[in-house]
Amino acid sequence: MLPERFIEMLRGLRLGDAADAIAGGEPEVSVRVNPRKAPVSVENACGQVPWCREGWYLSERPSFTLDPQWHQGRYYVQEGASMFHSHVVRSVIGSDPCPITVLDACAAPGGKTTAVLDALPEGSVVVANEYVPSRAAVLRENIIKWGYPAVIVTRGDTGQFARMGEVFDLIIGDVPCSGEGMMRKDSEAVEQWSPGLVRECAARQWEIVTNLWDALRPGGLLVYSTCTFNREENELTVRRILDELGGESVPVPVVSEWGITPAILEDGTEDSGMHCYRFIPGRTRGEGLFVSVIRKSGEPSCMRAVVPERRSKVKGKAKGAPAVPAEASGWLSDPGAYAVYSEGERVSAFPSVHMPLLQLVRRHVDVIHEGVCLGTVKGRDLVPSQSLVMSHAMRRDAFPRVEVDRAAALGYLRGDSPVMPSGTPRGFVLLTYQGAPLGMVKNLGSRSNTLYPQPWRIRRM
Ligand SMILES: C[S@@+](CC[C@H](N)C(=O)[O-])C[C@H]1O[C@@H](n2cnc3c(N)ncnc32)[C@H](O)[C@@H]1O
Repeated sequence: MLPERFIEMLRGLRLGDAADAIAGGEPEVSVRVNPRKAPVSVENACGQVPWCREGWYLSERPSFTLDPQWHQGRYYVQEGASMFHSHVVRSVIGSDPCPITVLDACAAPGGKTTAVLDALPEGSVVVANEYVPSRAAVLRENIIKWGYPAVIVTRGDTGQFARMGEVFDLIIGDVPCSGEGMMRKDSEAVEQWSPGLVRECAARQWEIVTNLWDALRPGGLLVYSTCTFNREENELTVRRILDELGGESVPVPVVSEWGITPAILEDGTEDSGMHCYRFIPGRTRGEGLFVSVIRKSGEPSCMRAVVPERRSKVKGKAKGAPAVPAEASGWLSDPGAYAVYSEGERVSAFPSVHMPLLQLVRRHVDVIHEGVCLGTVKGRDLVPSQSLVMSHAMRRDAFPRVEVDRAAALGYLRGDSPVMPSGTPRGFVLLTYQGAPLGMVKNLGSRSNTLYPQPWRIRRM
């Protein structure tokens, strides 16, 4: 049962017809495939998500946990409306192949970040931030599995980004909201809803937006989004950005068959002065979503890599830093493009051209992952990490490979250490499933030791 005052609000927006769809009906299941990883065989695929070339609706929900492809980061489970961000980013960036610097400010669990990553020009760099620590850990895992090396994952408050100055060409502000659009998926959203919650959320959103505005470069773009329907958290916030911060509303091309609803005025009529895109269940295939793109005034031609192109000396050769094991760079397909450095036992790689950005981010906010963790020094070994296995940056023939079937892959994902076929060299071996990297073992001959991270394992019932 939806709250009466909520239904009243929907009627005021002339969205009364959507109340039934919002209250009930089965949400659709959909996945977005990773275009940089091995092709996916998606079971039950029954049609493409119209606004996302990588998105597929499924006729029924399979057990994703029991599909090794999901653990390999070859697809992401995401509801259809949220995939609109990939279309938005592709549209507003246009055909300019110039790399850009992106902040996804409220990023966990990583749905929008991974969608946006696939829409960016080659060479772009993304900072994915999350405020809630437990959610930041999930974000880190999903980013590592997606495999794009030019990503920094941070745990912090948007105020910390404001203090960095005007650094980002594009900021995704998928802000915390009252979650009205998630009501049919999440009964808590119904229980927690009240007009007071809407006011509280709108106040917090304004604080986040003003912080993000300070971090946006002149001419840069803010993609503001919520998964709620009321105007306070949507049109009224965008109106304030335009009026008080001096932004310019940017149109996104859409197709009428998608069923997207434009900006709504207080009396329920359409607002033609603002470009807003509302996904309303029953009208559009997906859950509730509101998106609007706002440009900060200034010269848009400065949508260029933020970092001055000077040679960075940050390699791990800083005074007192441990030496980098010789084999580390050899595990990368293009070692010349990376700074490779040691911090304690950890050996990492990050695109050299973006090292000054990493340094700047580190001065302001807690970095919990960057680039590729190549491995950890243990005794005489550099033990390759799962971050390397998942990364597009790993050299294809860096390790001997052993292909496993689905049963063995699931056993490995549960923590088993498979016995290697005879003739497999001793030492580190990469297990593959359907030809794509799954994880590492250390082959000792008569047995092997799994290197699959404990927290990522499928729990045994
Ligand atoms: C709508 S969710 C983000 C969903 C994510 N963009 C995705 O597509 O997977 C909003 C996120 O903002 C985080 N958050 C909460 N308070 C915040 C704050 N004060 N500043 C920034 N983010 C906050 C929440 O923990 C939540 O993960």
